[in-house]
Amino acid sequence: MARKAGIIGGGVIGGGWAARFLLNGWDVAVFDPDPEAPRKVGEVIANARRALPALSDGPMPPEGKLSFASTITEAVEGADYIQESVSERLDLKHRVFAQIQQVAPGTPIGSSTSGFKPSELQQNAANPATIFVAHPFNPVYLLPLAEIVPSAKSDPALIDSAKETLREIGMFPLHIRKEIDAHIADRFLEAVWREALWLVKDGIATTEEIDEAIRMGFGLRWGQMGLFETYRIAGGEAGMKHFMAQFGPCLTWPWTKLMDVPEFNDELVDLIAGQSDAQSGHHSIRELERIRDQNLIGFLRVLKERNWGAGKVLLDHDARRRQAMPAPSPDHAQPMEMARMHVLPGWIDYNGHMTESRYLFAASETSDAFLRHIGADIAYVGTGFSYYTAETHIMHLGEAKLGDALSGTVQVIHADEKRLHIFIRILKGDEAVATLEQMLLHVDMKAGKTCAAPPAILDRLLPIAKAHAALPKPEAAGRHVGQKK
Ligand SMILES: NC(=O)C1=CN([C@@H]2O[C@H](COP(=O)(O)OP(=O)(O)OC[C@H]3O[C@@H](n4cnc5c(N)ncnc54)[C@H](O)[C@@H]3O)[C@@H](O)[C@H]2O)C=CC1
Ligand SMILES: C[N+](C)(C)CC(=O)CC(=O)[O-]
Repeated sequence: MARKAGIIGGGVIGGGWAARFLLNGWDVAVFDPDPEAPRKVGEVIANARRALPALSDGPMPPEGKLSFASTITEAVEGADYIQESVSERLDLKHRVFAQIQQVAPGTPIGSSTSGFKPSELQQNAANPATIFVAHPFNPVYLLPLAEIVPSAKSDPALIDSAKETLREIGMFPLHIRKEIDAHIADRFLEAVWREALWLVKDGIATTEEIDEAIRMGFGLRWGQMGLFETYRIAGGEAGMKHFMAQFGPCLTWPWTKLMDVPEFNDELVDLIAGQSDAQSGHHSIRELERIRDQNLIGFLRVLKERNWGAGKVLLDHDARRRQAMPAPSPDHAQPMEMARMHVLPGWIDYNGHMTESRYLFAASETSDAFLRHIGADIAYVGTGFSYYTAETHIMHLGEAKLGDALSGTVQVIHADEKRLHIFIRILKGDEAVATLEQMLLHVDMKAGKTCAAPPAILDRLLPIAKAHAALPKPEAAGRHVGQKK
């Protein structure tokens, strides 16, 4: 049975949390008194559906059920985890916790607060032990970081289980050991924000020039190495000590106005908002979100290929998912289900459906799984032998659309010492959207020649071939292009 998340507050951040839980298979109940909340949350979830699956290399779990509750009680009743994301006002958060704890006194309550300390959130609570900071980053459905801040009153076991819940939905819970206003990351954002306000107010730079200064340079560095690793490299071969010696004195020079805050009046707000409109007002917020999401997906995918930083979190999440959803256990008496996948945004072409090259990709996921099954796995390839594909014939029979769940089956038509002739069906439910007939040859990679597969492989392959010989031969097997049906 799907677990339930109670999401209290359905604005920018609550909508993002709802999307992350929902797309990771949790049922989600949202409470927000704003009558526009269902529309806003719906739009955030629609953007998340276009984005989050693009980070995963395996099939997404079936989406959970989304509901909008008419009271806090209804939203949190029976919830396994509660996330509070109401406006940043302490009195409001206290009232919300009191209502939650009347019905769910023992359930973990993460607060999205950007700045309040957990001990402040817990004041006068019926059960302070369950309330902690779980501070996410926008867009919550793509960025992995959640700063987890407990206080001395928190229950360590509950904090551990909340961190595990967040890992399950693909997040990176960073445990903040000592509570402090604005936690860790928002202290940096606050510093940069203050400095930027001064630069605009003093007429040094426009909002656009400031954004260029960030995105053309240090913003790119920070996303992959952070601050200290970046500065270590900036110290050259002499490293961090040299960097500190060279730039330490600047700390006393007038390089920052950080200690001051510009007077926050209508004039400043109009100046910033006017420049921001000129810079970005030609895009709607939803368009900007989609542009941001596609850029983030590109960055995150590169980091994933490199098993680095946030990319590591994505790889770990895929591995967890694979464990939670074990690979299909193929039945030799019929075409064997070897792979499951879902159609990702990058697989869609200008016709709005899965593009032709991805059918070959889906087939190689399927045949690779079959090869692993008969022992021709990556360790075997390491010994210098492998199967190479010599020929493929693809037939397109149906359409697959974004997000469709697909599976790949293998039927062995013939196998001998050197040859492996298979028929792959790419299925959407029971319907074949494509079939691929393939001839693979067993190869001595060093010699660049075909050779007989060893007994260890043939002992697994030939019994399957024998069992499959009893199956009806696929009608399309042996077909050539242009042949009449
Ligand atoms: N916007 C951001 O970039 C980030 C915000 N946060 C934090 O997340 C929390 C929410 O911020 P946003 O989503 O940006 O604000 P928002 O203004 O977009 O959404 C707040 C929502 O809370 C709802 N609300 C007010 N009273 C409520 C109640 N009694 N019960 C349920 N819902 C209620 C409002 O109707 C509104 O939809 C804040 O604590 C904020 O500091 C955290 C990370 C980033
Ligand atoms: C501006 N902010 C303090 C609300 C920012 C955050 O809390 C985190 C974020 O997503 O930038």
